[in-house]
Amino acid sequence: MPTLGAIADDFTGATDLATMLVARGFRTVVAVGPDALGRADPALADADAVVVALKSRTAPAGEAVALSVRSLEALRALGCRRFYFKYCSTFDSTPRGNIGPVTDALLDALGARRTVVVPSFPATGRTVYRGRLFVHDDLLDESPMRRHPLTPMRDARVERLLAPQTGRPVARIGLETVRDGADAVRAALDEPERADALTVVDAVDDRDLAVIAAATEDFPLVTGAAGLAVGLRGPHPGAARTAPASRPGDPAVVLAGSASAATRAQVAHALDRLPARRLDLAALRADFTGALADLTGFARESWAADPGRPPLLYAVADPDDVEKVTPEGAEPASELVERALAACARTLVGAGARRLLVAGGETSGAVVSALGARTLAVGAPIAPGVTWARAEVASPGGGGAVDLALKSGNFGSTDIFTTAWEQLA
Ligand SMILES: Nc1ncnc2c1ncn2[C@@H]1O[C@H](COP(=O)(O)OP(=O)(O)O)[C@@H](O)[C@H]1O
Ligand SMILES: O=C(O)[C@@H](O)C(=O)COP(=O)(O)O
Repeated sequence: MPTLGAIADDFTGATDLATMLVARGFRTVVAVGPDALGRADPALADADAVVVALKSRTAPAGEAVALSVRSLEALRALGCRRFYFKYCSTFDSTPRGNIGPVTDALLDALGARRTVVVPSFPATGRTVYRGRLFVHDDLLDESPMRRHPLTPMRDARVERLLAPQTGRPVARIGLETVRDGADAVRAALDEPERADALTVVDAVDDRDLAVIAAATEDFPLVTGAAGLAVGLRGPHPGAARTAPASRPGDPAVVLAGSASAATRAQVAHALDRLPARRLDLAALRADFTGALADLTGFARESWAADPGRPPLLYAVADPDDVEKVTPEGAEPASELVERALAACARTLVGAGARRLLVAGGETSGAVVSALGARTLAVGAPIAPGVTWARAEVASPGGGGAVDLALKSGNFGSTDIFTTAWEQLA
């Protein structure tokens, strides 16, 4: 029976946390939305941890809160007693939410008063020092996250980002206290000014995260990126990862809806190596079905020409490809691209695709939902925060078991679109 329940605000974040939990000895299942928890599923009953994947990061705050609280109740009904709210290591949010409103609501639902806020994930270059969030060498607001199409991050001070989003006080614990150990952090969290607060805690390496995890082991709720899970210990060290669903040579495709800097570098690298087609926003707006048929036809022809080179369907190669202003009366580009890539995934699975690498959190949410997957089983790791996962999916042409890699926009090496497949061999 699972005892640890996690709620992830996007799908790449859910597999990011799940791969970390497996590595820490938790048999872990990702559930696609709270409704996937309502069924008697032996995979869920046998798990030590369940991560609910939501597409709530950019939803209206009320919707994100309702989905998250519903997920909490479903996880409780499964037996979970400790909870982890997973958000982005770059704190992707707006002044209206959703990190603050969801954290407040989860605390209220649990009858708890305080928690920690820990976006640090050193394995992927995210660290927090003196309350400032760094992405590798850059402050968050000087990193490419400044120009994210949905959640542009224009400040690096986590307290200042969070304060307008929450009804609770926001406090901080500095690295000096963390370096004094778990008892010192516990004592700081017990001080009156942090008793009802959301406390941002500095962490620049995995030892700091282990100290924070130890100091909060009796908290009903912790919040952060996947890094905080470094300090957790599950009951099954060496927990098995699931075997691939596909075999080498099975049709594969890369669907990239992310505009993030790492994805753009990965697209640039792949353009010389893989058959590639960029989504044409004007064509999709003029004739969605026709434009879709062009894209999926291109993928099918690519499989026929060379099954060893997965086609790449991508949205953005250059920052200028990001549409700044939606033409009057038109569907916003972000929704259009998500809808198009989700539809491509459905059609291509029906045409035989068994390996899908999806770049982008929102994009992954759209694709996995369109494929009707209910749970994801963690498979072979690809890179920090990125893993293969196995899912049963449906499509009009026929479904079955597929391998999915949901890659956060900013994760993965430059060659990931050409090398990730090696982990399935
Ligand atoms: N040309 C474009 N103009 C505007 N938005 C776009 C464009 N191409 C893609 N997008 C949108 O940008 C968003 C990227 O978010 P996401 O998929 O979460 O990627 P990331 O993981 O990099 O944040 C998606 O909603 C996607 O549809
Ligand atoms: O914590 C992280 O950085 C990731 O797990 C994550 O949430 C990434 O989000 P996207 O970049 O939107 O995929």
